[in-house]
Amino acid sequence: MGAGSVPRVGTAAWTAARLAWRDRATASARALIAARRAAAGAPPLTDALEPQKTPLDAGVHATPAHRSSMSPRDCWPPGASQPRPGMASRHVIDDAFDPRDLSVLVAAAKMSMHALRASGSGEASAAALGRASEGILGLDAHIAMRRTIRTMTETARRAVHGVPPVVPPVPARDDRTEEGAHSGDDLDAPTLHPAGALFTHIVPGETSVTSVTPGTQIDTTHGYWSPHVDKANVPEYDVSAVLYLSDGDGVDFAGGELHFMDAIGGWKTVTPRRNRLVVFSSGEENVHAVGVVTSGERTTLNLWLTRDPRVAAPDDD
Ligand SMILES: O=C(O)CCC(=O)C(=O)O
Ligand SMILES: [Fe+2]
Repeated sequence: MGAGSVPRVGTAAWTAARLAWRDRATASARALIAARRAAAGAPPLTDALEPQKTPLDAGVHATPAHRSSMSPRDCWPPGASQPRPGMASRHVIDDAFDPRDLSVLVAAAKMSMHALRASGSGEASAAALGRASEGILGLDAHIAMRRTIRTMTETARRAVHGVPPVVPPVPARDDRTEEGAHSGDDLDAPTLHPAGALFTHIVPGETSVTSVTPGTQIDTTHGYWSPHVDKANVPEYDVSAVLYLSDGDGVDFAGGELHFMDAIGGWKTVTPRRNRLVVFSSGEENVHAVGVVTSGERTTLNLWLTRDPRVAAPDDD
């Protein structure tokens, strides 16, 4: 398919194509999770939860080998779900971001995200690419968010190519400019383009928890936080990056851990920590879920990257 025939991310044509594809992809992801658990002798997810969780601390962690269950012909845009060699590790990177920007974002979340909360779920999200969130968050937070997303993009790109992050981040600079994100010009590797991003704020909600084991509560019915594959939701995503803006483990909030649901060897769990970035490939090798937030406020910046410039989000300001 030629470059001109794939709709740009965010256009009405893109939304229509994505929605048409999504139900099937979601069903396939759910079937995959069930098959993996059955193969590992684990009970279905709705009935029991994995008691063994291995923490993933700062560093690079292998992703279990996985053969894709999605046929390329079922994927949209064409070829988008082909395996991306060399992109299958999980990276946990601490303290690569300017803490001042993170403070601005947390304050903006407290101020403005309550108005966006979907009834009952406890979850509020604002689009983080383009200018949409500027009116919601205010100019200072919008600028901090754009700068942070640029650094996330560059840090994720470095991580998947085995290049250490630039730490510490930018020293003193004019707070009202967007300068300071790492340019990455020294990295001779394919570019990863932002394709989607959400600024997300979670408080305890009326989520329906079908099975509860202390410390491992998973909401198995609520879409976003239930086990999923990012590439099954949006096939152009190649790499997922989550930046935690608040501390889990009962500091700013309790619950809300990120679990990679590996059938073999149990779950691998990342505890959210302010200024912690998690980077992982978006395919079926990384089925994941977020635990229920039981108290406090959980704020994250979630970014998805693509290697396909045809579906990159337009850089519109
Ligand atoms: O917030 C997280 O820890 C992960 C959220 C998630 O699953 C995603 O960004 O796709
Ligand atoms: Fe996800």
